[in-house]
Order: sequence, then structure tokens, then C-alpha cells
Amino acid sequence: MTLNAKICGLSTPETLDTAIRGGASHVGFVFFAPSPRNLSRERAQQLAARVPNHVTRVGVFVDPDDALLDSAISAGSLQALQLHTTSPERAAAIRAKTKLPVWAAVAVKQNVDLAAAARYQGIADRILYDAKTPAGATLPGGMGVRFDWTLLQGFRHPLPWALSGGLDPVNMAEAVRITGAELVDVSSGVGSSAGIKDPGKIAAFLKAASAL
Ligand SMILES: O=C(O)c1ccccc1N[C@@H]1O[C@H](COP(=O)(O)O)[C@@H](O)[C@H]1O
Repeated sequence: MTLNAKICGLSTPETLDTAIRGGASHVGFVFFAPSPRNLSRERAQQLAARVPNHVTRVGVFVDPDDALLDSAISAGSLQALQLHTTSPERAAAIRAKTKLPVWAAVAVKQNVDLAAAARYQGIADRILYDAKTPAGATLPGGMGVRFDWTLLQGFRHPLPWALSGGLDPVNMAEAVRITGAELVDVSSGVGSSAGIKDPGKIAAFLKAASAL
């Protein structure tokens, strides 16, 4: 099996280059103002220009409006849209308007949460299973929270999917063994503090992924 890895929340040329050198299949740019990883248009443009064609640029959004999408897609030369807290109806409209692949984030804490994935069938191109962040949290993702991976065992996935939420260079192999994920996504687990990525941890995560 080839395990693909997305390194998310990149905001500096140095950490982006580390992810690309290490073999990331996808890089994630956050466009959500409350996030410490939020990118300006200028920074997104600067980063996007460094990404080779074989690495997919994914924009991360929380129920975005059209103006934000238009601005971010052009600045970040985005090739896929990761949508958190976005209804199936809105996700369908975004996909129709942008013509870009849509990843629908499904927040998971317990078994019943998985049912939300089916609502994106025929709409999203991929489900991103992510952990539910605590009630009242500022962010619906990117907080290093993990969920019980065994919930995905035996689950009939309605769409291609990826695993995220609290992954790091050490626990990722176990998460893959338990869930069978073929694409893993990490942000906090390769960071040193809020909004700051650690090149050593990015390299370690990608090395661990390439060993599987
Ligand atoms: O990273 C953010 O700031 C963010 C903001 C809003 C929605 C999602 C966000 N991050 C994504 O959340 C998952 C899990 O991250 P973590 O590894 O648990 O920190 C990942 O896809 C991030 O890109």
C-alpha cells in the first residue's frame, strides 16, 4: 500500500519546502481568520508558487462565503477545497461554482457521527474524518484532538476518505493499522506551538508514512 500524507496548516516557505522534500502528496493552506495558521492572500500566493505540480494544494475552510473562496482559490492556486462545518447543500453549491474537488470534514466523537458521511455522497469527492473539537472551541479542527479510531473498523465508507485529528509521527502508524487509511492528514502533531510548524516533526511524520 502507498500511504499518502497531507501536511496541513503550512505558513512558511521553510516548512512548506520540508513537506515537499519529505514526499507530502498534499499540502494544506488554512483560510479561516480565527486560526493561528490563517494565511493572507499575499502569503498564500508566495507559498503556492513553491509547490510543484505533483503535490496537491488544498485550501482549508470553515463554511466559507463566495468572496473568501474566490480570493483564496486564486491566491493559493488551490486544487481541492477542505470544508469544515459546511452543510451538504452548501458543499454542493461550492463544488458546482468552483469546479474543484471538495473534501467534506466529518467531525467524529462517537459511532453515530459517522452517519454524516453518507449525506455528502454525490456531492463531495472525499470525506475527511476528523475529531470533534470541544464544545465552545474556537476552531472545528487543527487542535490536535483525536477520536477513537476503532470506530472506523468495519465502517462502509460512502466515498474515498482520509484520516485526520490528533495524528503525529509516533501514533500515525497505529492509526493506519486500525483504520486502513490510505491518506493521512496532520497539522498540530507536526507543530511546536500554536501556528508554528516544526520541520523535524514534518520530516519524521513523512518518513514514518513512507515506511508503511
Ligand atoms: O488548522 C486549523 O487552524 C484549522 C482551522 C479550521 C478547520 C480545520 C483546521 N485544521 C485541520 O484540522 C485537521 C486536524 O488537525 P490536527 O492534526 O488535529 O491539528 C487537519 O485537517 C487540519 O488541517
